[in-house]
Amino acid sequence: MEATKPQLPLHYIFTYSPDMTKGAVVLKDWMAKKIDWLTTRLHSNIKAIDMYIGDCVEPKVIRDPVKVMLDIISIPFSSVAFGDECCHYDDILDMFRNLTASFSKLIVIPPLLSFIHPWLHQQFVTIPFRFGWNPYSKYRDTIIRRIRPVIEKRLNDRKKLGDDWVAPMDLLQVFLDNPRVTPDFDPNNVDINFIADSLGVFVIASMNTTSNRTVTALYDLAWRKEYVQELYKEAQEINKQCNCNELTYHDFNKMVKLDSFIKESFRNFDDILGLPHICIVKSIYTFKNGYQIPKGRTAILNFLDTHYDEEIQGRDPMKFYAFRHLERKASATKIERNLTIFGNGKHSCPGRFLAVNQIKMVLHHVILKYNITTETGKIPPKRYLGPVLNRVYDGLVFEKRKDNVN
Ligand code: HEM
Repeated sequence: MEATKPQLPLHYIFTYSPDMTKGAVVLKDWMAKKIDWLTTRLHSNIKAIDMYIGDCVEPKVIRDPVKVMLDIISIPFSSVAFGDECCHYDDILDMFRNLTASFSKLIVIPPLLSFIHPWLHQQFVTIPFRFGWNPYSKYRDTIIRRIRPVIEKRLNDRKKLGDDWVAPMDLLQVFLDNPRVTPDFDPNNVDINFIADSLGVFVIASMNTTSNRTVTALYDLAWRKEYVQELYKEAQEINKQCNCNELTYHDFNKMVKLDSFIKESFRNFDDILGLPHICIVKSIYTFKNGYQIPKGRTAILNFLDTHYDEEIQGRDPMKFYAFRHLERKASATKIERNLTIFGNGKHSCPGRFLAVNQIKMVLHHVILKYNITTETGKIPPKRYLGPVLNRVYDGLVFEKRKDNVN
């Protein structure tokens, strides 16, 4: 997070939750323990897919799939964070859909001043904040307005019912009873700004990352027809085994072919450069090949180097081969050095299990229900804006499968 400060000064945005690393550690613990429950929350996706994609008896073209995916994902993710009491409010869902985009102007400012010193770029980017601009302020107000009565009710119920009170499992509750997050928690004086900003960080970290990756995987599904039948068979088998009941965490683990397909989609569609990290050793870090990085310098990974290296990725690294990760027994959530989509080390992404299950949930449902193609029917060449891979500008076409009975 420290290394992204010059480009995205989150400490100016979430001013009441300056130590985001501490929140991330707690999130990691919580996600690992509650992954079963988190997965059950993803079932609201099915309703959301029916609502936003529809029956598609006639082919339906979706020209802005990222927007549709933000609509779909906002429903389960707001339920995970805000609980049942306030996850359905339109203003909360609106925040889930739009918060990240409200900062995107900052990210696209080319860091030219960083060539002199990163500090200079940060000074430049933060000028509007120092004059009082913060697009998060209105969302913070919304969150506070919605969670204040919920927190009051939960604290009252806990006081009244004592041990008989069953605490909700959502992230909001973590901020009310986890001493690692709020060591000085005082029920009579709840730091609601801190809770609101911490929930805002969750929204920023989870929404656009997951929806962009889901959409990329959907394009891959539309482009790589040769894998659809095999994925369809796996999806049908899993549905049969669970008698069409709600899918559990274990059912998601059985989607091994889909898992590998998703991981290949991650590998195949990435920026050239990313994952900036600051060198924090005492003086100089020396690589095996003799290259050196001085303390304090930001290093950025070259993804092309690792994603398309035959020695690391196996045969035909330039080719999309959906089951290469299944053969290596490397699941999509596995942290490994040859594919750093979720980072590496102690700050690797704590939300990856939720994100991958979310992507699986959408693809599983889409594979069973629709035939999916693109408007042009062609795989477009990759285009980059600087080191950033451009989004795909082609409509996704959904059509109900003839053999789908639902
Ligand atoms: C496909 C979706 C996602 C991608 C590609 C992604 C990617 C990443 C990456 C690359 C990092 C930095 C890791 C590092 O510095 O080594 C990260 C950190 C983080 N992610 Fe994700 N993420 C995704 C979804 C999520 C979700 C759903 C959540 C929340 C539930 C989440 C929460 C976080 C948090 C809190 C951190 C900071 C961790 C720390 O600093 O210790 N992410 N993510």
